[in-house]
Amino acid sequence: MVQSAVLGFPRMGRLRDLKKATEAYWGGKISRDDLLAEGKRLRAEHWKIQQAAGVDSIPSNDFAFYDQFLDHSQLFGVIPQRYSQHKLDPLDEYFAMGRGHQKDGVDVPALEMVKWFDSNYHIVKPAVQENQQFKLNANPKPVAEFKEALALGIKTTPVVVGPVTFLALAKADRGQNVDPIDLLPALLPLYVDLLAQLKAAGAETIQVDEPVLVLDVSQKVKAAFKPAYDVLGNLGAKAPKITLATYFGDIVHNIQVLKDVQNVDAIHVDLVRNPEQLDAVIAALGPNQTLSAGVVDGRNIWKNNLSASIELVKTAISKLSAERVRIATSSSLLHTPHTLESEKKLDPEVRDWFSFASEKVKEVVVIAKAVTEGPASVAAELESNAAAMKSRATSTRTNNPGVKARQAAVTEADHNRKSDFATRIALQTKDIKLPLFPTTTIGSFPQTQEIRIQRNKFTKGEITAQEYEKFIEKEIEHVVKLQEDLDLDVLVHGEPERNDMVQYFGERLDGYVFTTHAWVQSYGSRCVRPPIVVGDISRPAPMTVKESAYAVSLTKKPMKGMLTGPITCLRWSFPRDDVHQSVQAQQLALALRDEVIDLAKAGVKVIQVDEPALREGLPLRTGPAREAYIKWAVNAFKLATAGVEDNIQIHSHFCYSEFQDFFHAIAALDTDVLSIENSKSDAKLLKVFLDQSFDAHIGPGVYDIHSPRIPTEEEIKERIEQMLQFLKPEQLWINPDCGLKTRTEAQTIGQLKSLVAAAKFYRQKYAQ
Ligand SMILES: Nc1nc2c(c(=O)[nH]1)N[C@@H](CNc1ccc(C(=O)N[C@@H](CCC(=O)N[C@@H](CCC(=O)N[C@@H](CCC(=O)O)C(=O)O)C(=O)O)C(=O)O)cc1)CN2
Ligand code: MET
Ligand SMILES: [Zn+2]
Repeated sequence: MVQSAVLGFPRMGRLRDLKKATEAYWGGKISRDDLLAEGKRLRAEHWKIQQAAGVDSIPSNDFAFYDQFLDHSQLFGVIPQRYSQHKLDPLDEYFAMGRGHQKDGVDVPALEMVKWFDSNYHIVKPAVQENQQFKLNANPKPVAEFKEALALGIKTTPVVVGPVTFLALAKADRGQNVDPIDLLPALLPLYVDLLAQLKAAGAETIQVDEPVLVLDVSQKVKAAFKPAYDVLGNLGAKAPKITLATYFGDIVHNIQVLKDVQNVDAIHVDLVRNPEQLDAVIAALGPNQTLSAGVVDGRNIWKNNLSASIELVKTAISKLSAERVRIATSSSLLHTPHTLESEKKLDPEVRDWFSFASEKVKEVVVIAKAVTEGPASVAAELESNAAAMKSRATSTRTNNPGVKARQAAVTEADHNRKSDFATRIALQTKDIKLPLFPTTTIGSFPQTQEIRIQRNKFTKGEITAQEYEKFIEKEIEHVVKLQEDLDLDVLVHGEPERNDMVQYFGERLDGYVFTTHAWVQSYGSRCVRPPIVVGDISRPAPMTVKESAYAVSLTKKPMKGMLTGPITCLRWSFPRDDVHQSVQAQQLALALRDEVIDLAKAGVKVIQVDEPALREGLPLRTGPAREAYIKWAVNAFKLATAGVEDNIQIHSHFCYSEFQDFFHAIAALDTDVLSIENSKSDAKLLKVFLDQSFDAHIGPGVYDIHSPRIPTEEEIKERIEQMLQFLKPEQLWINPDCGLKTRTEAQTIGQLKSLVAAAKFYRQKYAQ
């Protein structure tokens, strides 16, 4: 029998149960034991879904209360002293590292959070010391969760992050000078111990995730695989069998590494992204190694094309034999929503095209059965799947001739502003009077419980559109007044009407459908509900003009309009897989171009078009694919923003700090002002702006908005001082890292007070 495997299951639960429990614990509403019990209940539920589907290899330790990397930091004792010194309960120490802690005299910021490859999930970066002492937790979580499943009669496959990936994605803690990968010899014995404990508990196989193999890793990281797996792959009867898992790309450029790890039992590869790697991977497998074929997409919601997957798997079987092939999801299903069953409002036509986590686990089993027992054994499943494929391919929903005609008419000139930056900024400065070191925020203000309740009532029809509109107007008035009181310079309307910066636009564009429960974890307890692109995209009516125009009417200060850029709309949606992403991006760009023009007509002189996902879309490896992406992605942004006169100030925002290898793309956007996340990174990174004589204005974030912690004025001044080493004073804006929607109002006021005071201090200093 060909085996089936799932690499990981979403943790949040059907109704985001984990989010609710975690936030209740943080808010002091439930106890630690309540939270632990809820985690246990969810794990059991998720194992049982997979068991009922007939999955052979069901993952454990894929659960985490905040993040799986943070789990591993705690598992190995990678806990900087600023956290450990307080002797908090381990669960609180864990959350302190994830989100900061400011309570009972303890005041410690969070660790840095970074994007997980090219997804919208974030990991907490391990921070190691020069003299790092690793120590395996006394009750290792992977062992505890394996035993927990076993007690339910389910023998799972524990999932752990591999030692090379863990260290390759770690960083030296601030002030420390160490290359984490050099610590491998010290870390390896902990893995040996962990594997032995798993074996003793009864684990037969484990999944060791080494996804860095899809990246262009340094020679040193590459060379770390052999010594690591010479140890872990040769423990014989003392350890479970290892499946080394890679995903989100191909590993052909690291094929030598594959040859170096022929002592592990199985290799998992992502055949959804890179089916073409199959031959090279098969050729590099050792004579007894199994191929785990990732054919069910862990990153999207489209139904699997079963007959295509079966063909691909048959090719592998013909070369390796059925015993040496396993059918699997391409990656963990963490990036997909829990179940399609919760979607009661979807049009049945499109509903039939989708598959979420609970449905994907069944697809894996059907494919395994089809190649073991023959297609007749799953005839009904194959037939309905073929019908769904056909329905989607021939649906009239996917094709809009008007959109296609407009795309065909786009010219090169449509992508460019009328004049260069110097000319524009001179005009803008005359129009929009601003002090030195202007202060602003990134757009959203706290999304309070009250806002969510009113929106929910409106969605359910319990209040009228008019009542909801009035409520939103009151919210806008409130945040405008708040910003005037704080004496900020460029104001925002606060985005109270938006459930999310992408979903909101998806709901207002033709070509999209959206869901009621299809939540996906983004970081910690935070989830997003990506809208789904099913057809050609167009804008039936203005999307943001009413709220922005209202905000303009409330104040004499400049008011920023706020839009989400084409690439971010695309990447944080579930995109179509039947049309190239560049085509979808251009359709979004044209819709947004009309919106930018309409905002300017309504008297909005500063317009911010957020592109936080621009960097994330960059192909993971250097090469021609990267350059091609940058070209179409930059063009989409320019097409969206270049339709207005020179006096309109275009801002953009990026909340990531890895812009070294991406600088030319950011510069090519030709924005007037850009804000970037920076507060948790080394200010030295800003040097690239100096080196490349970047003239446009720039606001590197001065504090971390993910944390409830309130920075002092002094801290922010220090940050500004560092920034001024790399940026010209007349170029520098003062703003937070990102929007404030996840904070409370009290935190926001405290944080912005420090920010404004620090900016005023420098304004005065430079006026002398
Ligand atoms: N799409 C996206 N990706 C992103 C970001 C982003 O802002 N958007 N930011 C970066 C960091 N990620 C973040 C992701 C999510 C949130 C966030 O706050 N999410 C909210 C959900 C936002 C939302 O869509 N809310 C809806 C639904 C609210 C809700 O909970 N509704 C209840 C019913 C109402 C009730 O009784 O409370 C339900 O559906 O069960 C709304 O406001 O209308 C959350 O997890 O709490 C913040 C940052 C990177 N990626
Ligand atoms: N304008 C958006 C906000 O302030 C930008 C967020 S970027 C993730 O929330
Ligand atoms: Zn942001």
